[in-house]
Amino acid sequence: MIPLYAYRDDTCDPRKCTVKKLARRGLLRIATSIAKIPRQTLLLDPTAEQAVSPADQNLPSITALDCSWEVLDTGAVASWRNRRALPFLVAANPVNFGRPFRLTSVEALAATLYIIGEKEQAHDILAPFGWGLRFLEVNADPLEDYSQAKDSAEVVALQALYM
Ligand SMILES: C[S@@+](CC[C@H](N)C(=O)[O-])C[C@H]1O[C@@H](n2cnc3c(N)ncnc32)[C@H](O)[C@@H]1O
Repeated sequence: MIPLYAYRDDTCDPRKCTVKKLARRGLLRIATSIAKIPRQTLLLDPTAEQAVSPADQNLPSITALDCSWEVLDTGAVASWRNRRALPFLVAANPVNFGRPFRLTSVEALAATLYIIGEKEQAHDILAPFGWGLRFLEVNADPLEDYSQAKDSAEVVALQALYM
């Protein structure tokens, strides 16, 4: 099991917050400040240049930046070494269903787990959400392709097949 973290700044609706639900079930730890996030973590940042790929499988943990999309500001982590963006995948959550790239924190964490080969853990964190496993169904083909790639460049090349 890969340790999961989320930096949470309380800007998104707590009733719809996916990481709070994961934390309540002991599946993730919440950090209330950036300083509390382990520095070597794979940090999920949609503005990163490098894509998540199987080459990331030895990173010690995965962290989502759980805040409202309207206030997402990655300036404080811009110098972090292991920032990664996810390749083309579509959301299955009710707020952004069918929208590419704009995933909830649990979808982003599950996609990362799947791509680095932790498929069972990806399933386990999505299972508590009514719509969760649908994410793996609607993205089955790209997720499988990305999980077979060698590195970030190959993942980026593969996503062109789906865009
Ligand atoms: C902006 S927050 C929104 C959280 C949402 N309110 C929830 O409850 O899940 C979503 C976070 O998931 C991760 N994420 C989502 N889509 C991503 C993508 N395309 N690439 C990298 N990370 C992504 C990022 O850490 C991002 O900050």
